[in-house]
Amino acid sequence: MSRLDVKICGIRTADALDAALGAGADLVGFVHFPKSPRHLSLADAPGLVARVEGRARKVALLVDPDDALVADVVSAFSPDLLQLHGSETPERVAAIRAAFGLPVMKALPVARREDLARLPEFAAVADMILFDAKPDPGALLPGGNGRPFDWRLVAGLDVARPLMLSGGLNADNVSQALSEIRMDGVDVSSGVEDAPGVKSPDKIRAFVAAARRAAGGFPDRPARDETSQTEMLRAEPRQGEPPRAEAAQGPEDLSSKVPAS
Ligand SMILES: O=C(O)c1ccccc1NCC(=O)[C@H](O)[C@H](O)COP(=O)(O)O
Repeated sequence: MSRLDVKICGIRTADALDAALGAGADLVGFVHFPKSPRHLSLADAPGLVARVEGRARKVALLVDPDDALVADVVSAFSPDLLQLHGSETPERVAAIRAAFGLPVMKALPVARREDLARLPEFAAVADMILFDAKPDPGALLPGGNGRPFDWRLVAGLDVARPLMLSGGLNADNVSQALSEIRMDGVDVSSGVEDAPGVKSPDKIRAFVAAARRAAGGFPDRPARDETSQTEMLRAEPRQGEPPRAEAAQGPEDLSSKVPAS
């Protein structure tokens, strides 16, 4: 049994990061997507992520990145985990994972049961699955919209990967969500903000505390000091993949990448 992972996403200031780390968040997410109010540039990332100092796992969030962008972000953000939040195919998820040697969390947008049709394909290649509300057609952002979906759609899934819930969570509803469905982690962005992109340290603390309280309320669920699912994630080569040393020389030579802007 593992304990609940709590992820605070869309961090771009030292205050917000310190609040998340101080509250005991397991994962801290950094968005690199210029259309987002939470965009963290390649230039600003190294100074901010250095504050993490091993106190949480760093997640770099990208939307349909090409290899050059992944390489730049890996270099600037030193992530422990890549979150792919666009319309990446299972093949693309596998290729990024193999080329960069990092675990990948694939976000799946959910509005109806049919949206889970490709879950087995994604679960076969990703290290973790994140369920998020499906945005309206034409929405500016594919995630981070603060809207919930019907959590019951992702209840009782038989998936051999850690699962994380997101979409409109906040300190007031996370307990309800966790009482209805079983998840390995919860992820929040808008629900700990005062305005889009403006994190509230108080709301961050309240969310982490509420999630921990909720998780502790289930006798068959994890205690605070147990290992979490994501702590154990390693991007081990899978069957049919080339050994990592060969893979890293694939699309890009990562060692030559320097953050630009
Ligand atoms: O946060 C963004 O601006 C963003 C932009 C592009 C893709 C994904 C984005 N955010 C994803 C998240 O913050 C979370 O993983 C998740 O969607 C929860 O968001 P929220 O409903 O705002 O809590």
